[in-house]
Amino acid sequence: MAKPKVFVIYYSTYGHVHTLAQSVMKGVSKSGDVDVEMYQFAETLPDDILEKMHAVPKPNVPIIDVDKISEADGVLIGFPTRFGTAPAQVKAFFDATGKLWSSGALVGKCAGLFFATGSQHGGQESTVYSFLPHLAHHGMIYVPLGYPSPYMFENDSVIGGSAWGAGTVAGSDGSLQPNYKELDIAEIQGEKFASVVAKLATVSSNKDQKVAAGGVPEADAVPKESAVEHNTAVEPSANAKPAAEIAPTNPPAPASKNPIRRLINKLKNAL
Ligand SMILES: Cc1cc2nc3c(=O)[nH]c(=O)nc-3n(C[C@H](O)[C@H](O)[C@H](O)COP(=O)(O)O)c2cc1C
Repeated sequence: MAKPKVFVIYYSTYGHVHTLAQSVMKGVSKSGDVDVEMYQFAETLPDDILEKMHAVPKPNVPIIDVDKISEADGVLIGFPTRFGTAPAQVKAFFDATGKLWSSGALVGKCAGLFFATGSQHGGQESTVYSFLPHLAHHGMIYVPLGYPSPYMFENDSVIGGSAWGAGTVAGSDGSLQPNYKELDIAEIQGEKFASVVAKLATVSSNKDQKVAAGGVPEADAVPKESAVEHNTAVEPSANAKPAAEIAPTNPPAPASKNPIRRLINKLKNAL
């Protein structure tokens, strides 16, 4: 079986997010269970504006293409904040993904986020959660970071990032560089994310093998606890109406054809 693929995709004007992305890549590569590729979002600002902003030259990293992103099993997306939200460059990319949305091409794929702000309180968390609707509308699985690093509990120095993802604080003039604690957190994020993507891929592959062998995949079997939902196998109460009188209420679509159901089953099996 081919290894699942993780894409690390970032946008960076001054290089801070690119540096974080390299640590994220390192973490993803660590397990060896997934293949990893790095991309950057296309620039949308004209050169003269970038020059006035003192933007640094873009490194030689391929530009992500709208169709390409659907080849990944998981994407780790990084960007600097713009007024507490994602930059237009990332938004422009997602605004061009209508075709992927209508075909459900990203449904069930994992996504994690990492970020940079100029100042400590410049919107690290708002930058992430104002981006979550993009993932939700695509039916993607947001994989948060949680608190896997002791550095995340320190209060005596400025450390970017949070339970929402790795982060760095660039300084209002961009003079700070990601410190070793922030880079360590970014590496851990990559590693943890890769393990989630690998687990989900194993579940999917086991299920496909069962179907190929002609068996009913467990994930598609109606679970016992959903008996209530299906109005079956429930002890009748004293006031219960005969089954024939119960109006059918929104019978669920066949499990194997419903992407949300498949997603829930995948998660159940992964836990
Ligand atoms: C138009 C614009 C808006 C910005 N808005 C914020 C902001 O709301 N909060 C903040 O802390 N930094 C803000 N910044 C600073 C950037 O987030 C900072 O330069 C960036 O995180 C550095 O990352 P990079 O080197 O990868 O580009 C803004 C910068 C620009 C150019």
